[in-house]
Amino acid sequence: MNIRQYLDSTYLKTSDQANLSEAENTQIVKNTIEEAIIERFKLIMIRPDKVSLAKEMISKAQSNLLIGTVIDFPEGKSSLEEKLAEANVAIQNGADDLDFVCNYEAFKNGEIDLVKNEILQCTRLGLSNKKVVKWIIEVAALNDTEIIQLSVLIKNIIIQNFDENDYSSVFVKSSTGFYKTENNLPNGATVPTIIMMLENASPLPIKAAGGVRSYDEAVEMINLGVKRIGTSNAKAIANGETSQNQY
Ligand SMILES: O=C[C@H](O)COP(=O)(O)O
Repeated sequence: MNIRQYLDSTYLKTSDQANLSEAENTQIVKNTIEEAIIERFKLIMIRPDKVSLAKEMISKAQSNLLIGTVIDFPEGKSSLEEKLAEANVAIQNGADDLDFVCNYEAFKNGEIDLVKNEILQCTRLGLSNKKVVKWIIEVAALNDTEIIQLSVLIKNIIIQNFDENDYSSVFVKSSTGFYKTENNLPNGATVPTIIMMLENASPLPIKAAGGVRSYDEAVEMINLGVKRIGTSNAKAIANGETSQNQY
């Protein structure tokens, strides 16, 4: 198995440190894009305002690195119109993958029609532009029943509204990597959570993200059956190392 094929390289935390000036911030993102090109990762996951920069660097380097970006990150609370507008700009700027944060608070509050509609409309926008779409469900904010229900909801929307050939382009993703639990418990890609997602979202693929820190954890996720891993520690993992949790 080639672990590099599974790795998204996500550096959202480093590019989001509030104490960095805008210039330093951009330089950090540049460094991580460059690293992802050199390391030949599958994809660099960056904030929407850095997509054009990544596009330029990737084309200059004649690299096959894909660009992913996050929409309505990290809380997923914006309106459908705002989500669509942000996604449209990312598409125009050259993003390949759109990782939408699902409005999981609305889901928890029983506003199911709102959630269904955003999943349907945003997925339609992504797929009609030949993009990969991912739905971040923020598992740490949900109990087990909610994780199962939301995975099933997303699966059913896709199965009922899109062609079978599109299923592999719509992922359910575990975490933003930004959610803070009160006691700092692991808040993303834990084994029990990923198993629940795999069992309930199939045939949609799963992206394990949030807290994947070591080569062994990444391999465990791959063996469970995930199709992507999102991590801000991609380089260390690809080199068989463990890195510190950044929370
Ligand atoms: O998908 C993106 C996440 O930021 C990955 O989380 P992480 O920083 O815990 O690896």
